[in-house]
Amino acid sequence: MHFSIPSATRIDKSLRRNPIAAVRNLVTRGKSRRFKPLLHDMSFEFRAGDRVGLIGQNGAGKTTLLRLLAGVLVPSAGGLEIRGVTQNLLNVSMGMQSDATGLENIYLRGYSAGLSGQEITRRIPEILEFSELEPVIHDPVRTYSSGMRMRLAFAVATSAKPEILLLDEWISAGDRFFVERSRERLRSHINSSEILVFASHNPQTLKELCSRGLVLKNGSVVFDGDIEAALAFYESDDYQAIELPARGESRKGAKRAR
Ligand SMILES: Nc1ncnc2c1ncn2[C@@H]1O[C@H](COP(=O)(O)OP(=O)(O)OP(=O)(O)O)[C@@H](O)[C@H]1O
Repeated sequence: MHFSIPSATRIDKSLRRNPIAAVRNLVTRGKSRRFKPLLHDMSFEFRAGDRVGLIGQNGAGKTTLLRLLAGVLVPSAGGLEIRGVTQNLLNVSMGMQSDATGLENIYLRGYSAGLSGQEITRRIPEILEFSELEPVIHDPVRTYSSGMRMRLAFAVATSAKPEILLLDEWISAGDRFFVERSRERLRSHINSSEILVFASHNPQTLKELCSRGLVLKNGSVVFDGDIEAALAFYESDDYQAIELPARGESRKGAKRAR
């Protein structure tokens, strides 16, 4: 691979005004960037009661699919129809307003989830009780530790019953205190959801939470079925043997199993 940028570059006004655009222009020298599709040939339907695990090696497309279902990304081709409200626990503490207080953030999050002011007010005692943040709830969130922010965001996110719940691996991350305190709450939140879509590398958690597995490779679904069968397929040589072109190459002649 050959890579070079002009050696004597002037730091000009555009670099100061819009550094990303300026550097991008420098690197690509005005050529437009090539866009590569990340997901291909996907067709599936999730129904009420489905507990779906997304399985696949690093870079298979699990998070991208979750982000698509969450509406963070939109498909560039094909269609996606979602009947119901999705709740996305992909990155709960993202989007917290640092200069607003904890209480203001509870309202901000509640409103953006479509709750009324009354509904949010009704949930506040329970959110404060779980998060143990009552003494600091009128302080700006920028004064909170990352653990306190996480507790607040998690308490708010799990305070309303979800219809379609989207979860990523992070649920098994976090400090011990948080994991222990949050486990039971998350379990009951998951159980109360109508549809669960959960991306994970942990077979044990996948078996515990899911009944159906979608196995992904290079942005395609290569298996859709019972969770035990999906995990067995993922761990078998058959998964390794599936030949799919790398993203952006022609998909003609791709071998797959289903
Ligand atoms: N915004 C983006 N722009 C370009 N490429 C992206 C973008 N987001 C993800 N990708 C690429 O898409 C592919 C799938 O990424 P994704 O994060 O969905 O994989 P994953 O299955 O969740 O992997 P992991 O198990 O490592 O989390 C990767 O090759 C990644 O580099």
